[in-house]
Amino acid sequence: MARTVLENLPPSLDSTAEQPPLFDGTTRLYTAYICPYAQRVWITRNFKGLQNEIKLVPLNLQDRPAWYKEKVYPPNKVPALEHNGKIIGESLDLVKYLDANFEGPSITPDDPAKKQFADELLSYSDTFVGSVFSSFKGDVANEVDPVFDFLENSLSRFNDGPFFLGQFSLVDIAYIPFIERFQVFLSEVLKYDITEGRPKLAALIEEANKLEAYKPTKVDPKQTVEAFRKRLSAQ
Ligand SMILES: N[C@@H](CCC(=O)N[C@@H](CS)C(=O)NCC(=O)O)C(=O)O
Repeated sequence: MARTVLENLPPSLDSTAEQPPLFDGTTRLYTAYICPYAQRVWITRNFKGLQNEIKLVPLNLQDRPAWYKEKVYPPNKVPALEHNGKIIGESLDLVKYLDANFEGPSITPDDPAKKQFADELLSYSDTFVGSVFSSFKGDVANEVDPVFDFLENSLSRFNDGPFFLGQFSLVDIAYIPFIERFQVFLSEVLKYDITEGRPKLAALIEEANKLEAYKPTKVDPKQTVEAFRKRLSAQ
């Protein structure tokens, strides 16, 4: 079992904030509490019990400190990890990096069949996210039904637990931040219940909600609705 560590979350840094020291030996996760990509790495850190080893540096994405782009991570996105004198980005790479380079329970399957399915699901994750976002403006049910049916079918592949590969893994970490947000927005705003007729997806969400590693990373549903409404009106 992963260690449970209750931590006080630091406040988000805005453009007035001083830059924390760079490359002083501290491992830092530059993040944003609202960002689903950064949330993947945050869940991984928590699940592996690395709360004391990896310091969170949350940024206010609306009013980002200039030093972030200039000195830390020129792509100016979160997440980014400062580790061993380097800055590394891209959430899925970071999830794998933490698993390979830090202690704590593994999130990578050993079974070759599971490994292969993990690769397939990880490469599908951007398509999943893109398809659901693009449905917001169209005929939602028609467009998202096949996407969530695909997840439901994928959840039937391994039956040794409620997660995508049976046991909790990096695949759940890749999907859960997005499932969380899509469930809220689709149900509250577009009146579409992603779990209706999909018992395995409902069970996945229920089990994920019990995980101590995930609980503190969940975003306020109101923030999701607001962020997605903005995104929709900007399209
Ligand atoms: N492919 C990247 C996507 C990261 C990403 O898009 N992060 C957003 C916040 S959720 C961001 O930093 N956006 C700021 C920007 O694009 O300027 C990953 O997986 O890490």
